[in-house]
Amino acid sequence: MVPQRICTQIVDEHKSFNKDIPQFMQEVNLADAGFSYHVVAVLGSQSTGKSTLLNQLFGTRFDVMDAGKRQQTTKGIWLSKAQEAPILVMDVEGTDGRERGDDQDFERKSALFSIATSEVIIVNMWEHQIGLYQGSNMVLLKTVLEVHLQLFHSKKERSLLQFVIRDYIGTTSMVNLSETIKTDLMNVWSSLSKPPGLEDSKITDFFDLGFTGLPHKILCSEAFDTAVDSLRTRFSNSDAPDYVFDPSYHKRIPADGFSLYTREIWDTIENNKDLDLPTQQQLLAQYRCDEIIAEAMEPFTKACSVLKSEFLPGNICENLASRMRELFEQVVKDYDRQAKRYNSAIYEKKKQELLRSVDTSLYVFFQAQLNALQKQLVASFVKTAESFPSDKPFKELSSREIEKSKCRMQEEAQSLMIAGIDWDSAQFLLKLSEELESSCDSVCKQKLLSKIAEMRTSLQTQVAESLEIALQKPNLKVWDGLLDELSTHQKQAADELVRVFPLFMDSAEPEVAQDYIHDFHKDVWMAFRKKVVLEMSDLLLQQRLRVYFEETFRYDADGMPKLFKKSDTLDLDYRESVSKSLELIKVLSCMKYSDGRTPELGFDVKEIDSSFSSPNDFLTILNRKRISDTSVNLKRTADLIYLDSKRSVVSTQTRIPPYFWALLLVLGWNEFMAVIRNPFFFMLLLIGGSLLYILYATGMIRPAKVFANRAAGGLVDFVTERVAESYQGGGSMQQEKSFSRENSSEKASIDGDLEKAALS
Ligand SMILES: Nc1nc2c(ncn2[C@@H]2O[C@H](COP(=O)(O)OP(=O)(O)OP(=O)(O)O)[C@@H](O)[C@H]2O)c(=O)[nH]1
Repeated sequence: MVPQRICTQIVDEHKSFNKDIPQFMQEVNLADAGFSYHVVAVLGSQSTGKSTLLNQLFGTRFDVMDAGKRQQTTKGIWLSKAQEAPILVMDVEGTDGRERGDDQDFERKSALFSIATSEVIIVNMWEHQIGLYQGSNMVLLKTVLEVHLQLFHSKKERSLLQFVIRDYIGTTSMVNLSETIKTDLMNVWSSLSKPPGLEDSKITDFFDLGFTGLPHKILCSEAFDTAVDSLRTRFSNSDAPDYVFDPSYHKRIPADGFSLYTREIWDTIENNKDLDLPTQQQLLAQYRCDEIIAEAMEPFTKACSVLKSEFLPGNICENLASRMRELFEQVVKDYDRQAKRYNSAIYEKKKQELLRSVDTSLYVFFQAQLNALQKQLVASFVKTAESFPSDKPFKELSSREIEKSKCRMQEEAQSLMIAGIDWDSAQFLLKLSEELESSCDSVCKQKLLSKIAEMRTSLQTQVAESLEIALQKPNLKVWDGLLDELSTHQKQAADELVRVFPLFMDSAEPEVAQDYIHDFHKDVWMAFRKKVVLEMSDLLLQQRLRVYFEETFRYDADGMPKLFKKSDTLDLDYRESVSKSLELIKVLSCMKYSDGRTPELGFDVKEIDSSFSSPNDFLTILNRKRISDTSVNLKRTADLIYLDSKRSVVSTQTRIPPYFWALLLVLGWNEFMAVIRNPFFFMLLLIGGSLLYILYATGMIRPAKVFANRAAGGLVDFVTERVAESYQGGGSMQQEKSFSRENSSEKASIDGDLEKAALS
């Protein structure tokens, strides 16, 4: 199938630019041609066979005038592509057309447009027009040359003016004809008002000139065809010696920018602005480079979003380096492929802009990866550091681990680096280093503190145990042993700490070690005091004082229960026991040695609580009020015990007299004998006797006796009370009253003594 040859009007007769040129470029497969295309335009008077020539020369399908009508066919500027070569061909509306009359505006503008955009300008003319100022298009050429000077005087762009002489008969040689045209051109050139600095310039500084004659198309059609074929090779065969497209003619506009470039040129012409092609080219380059960046960034941004969605915060992306590099290379490749054809300064400048955008987008991943790695490394370091053996130097082991982590971070940062982007990994390394150092200090401190806490707990447990034991059976020297034990343990712990410190801290930190020892002493003392206060709660203190009082009052030095036979002994023991118990309260009230020395605390008690004004305050457990209250309570307890003991003495003294037993024997002889003789009663007697013997043999006779006495005493009291109640008086009551009176007077004198002792 013969490919369709497309033809479009790039500028219409109303001077409007066609917006569909990009589509046209796509359709003729030139959009991606880069610089590999050429532009040719044809200028000349109306109906001089321009379209006919172009169609035959390039295989285009421009409209050709109907031979019978002789009226304008081409209106505006038409664009087509050569059939067999990447050549854009522009068929320009003929000059001197009667349709436009004296309006030369479009003629000038189309000439400006052609020269600004084309590498080769075909100037079509009849042979017989040569030498005629008007007919040979010298007016038009003057315009072309003037504009050319205006446009390219600074850049010295070159173009080819290819003169095609139609209906060339051959009577005048081409050399003569070309000389005539050249002479005319020189004349026109010299008459031009040139820009400053170009006053002495020649037309050949800016244009190459070419001359070709074509025979009459209708009369000498074969010769015409041969000449056109020959001319075609000059346009299509780059190896031909007279190939028309010299590289210096190329306007360096990439094919994808052709539409925009030509539109800008036309807009500028149309608005009668001064043409400044270098600026236009730069503007085009900027515009196109921006477009290309936007096109290249679109897939890049999408790929970044995909990567971002896979990149969970805090996680490390395994193949991040390769993926980032891939994205980077692709976006740069996309940009370079199209943008490289444009102005190199603009291309480079815009590339830097692209790289900055890419840098910003990819840096987010770089940063996230290194931050995640930092967290992972710090967490891993902490875990490892926590498991360091306590008997090995912590700082030494941790330094090695820190170095390993830093190397890992450096490697990762290096692997993420992309050639062409300069990322600073030093800040991440610094941050990691700081985090590791801080974690190291924290773990080190934590391990040291846990070691100290372990030692303190062990010490406190031992001392607390000793304290409990000592206070269960307190004595007047109770603190001596406890304080000595505490001091010994403290000293041992301090020695152990001095041994342990070098494992956790630098030798250059002796003050810190001393601070730890100081705090250790302080904490142990605080815990000890707290425990003492707990053990000295009112309830426990009362119980312990009662036990102490009973121990001293009811038991002798060997720990045997006392049997009070006389009231005097009882009173004396009571006084002594109460006095000792009160003394014990005083001893317990303050943690001091029995010889009055106070223990060495080794710290300022105000560090613990500002309410402690002196070490003595700290060591004092019971204040004066509590001593007084405790003493009063103790006396009450002691009184009850005293009364109880006194009662047992009275009941012993008021036992049944011997004559009563003799009388009982005489009066109860018969009953006694009845018991002896009765086997049942006799067995009971035997059992009772055996029981007594066993008690005697096991040494339990005395406690049993005391127990029996108390039981009997209680029974007697009970019976006495009942009898007194029944008869409301009697001898026994008299005795009880006198006993109570006696006790009251004795107690009063003892209480007076004790109160004085308690408050002294
Ligand atoms: N004498 C002569 N006539 C020709 C030649 N080539 C074409 N013609 C005739 O000239 C007339 C105009 O041809 P076009 O190709 O339409 O001319 P044109 O310059 O494109 O015309 P416009 O586009 O209207 O300016 C047609 O009738 C052609 O047959 C030629 O070489 N010599």
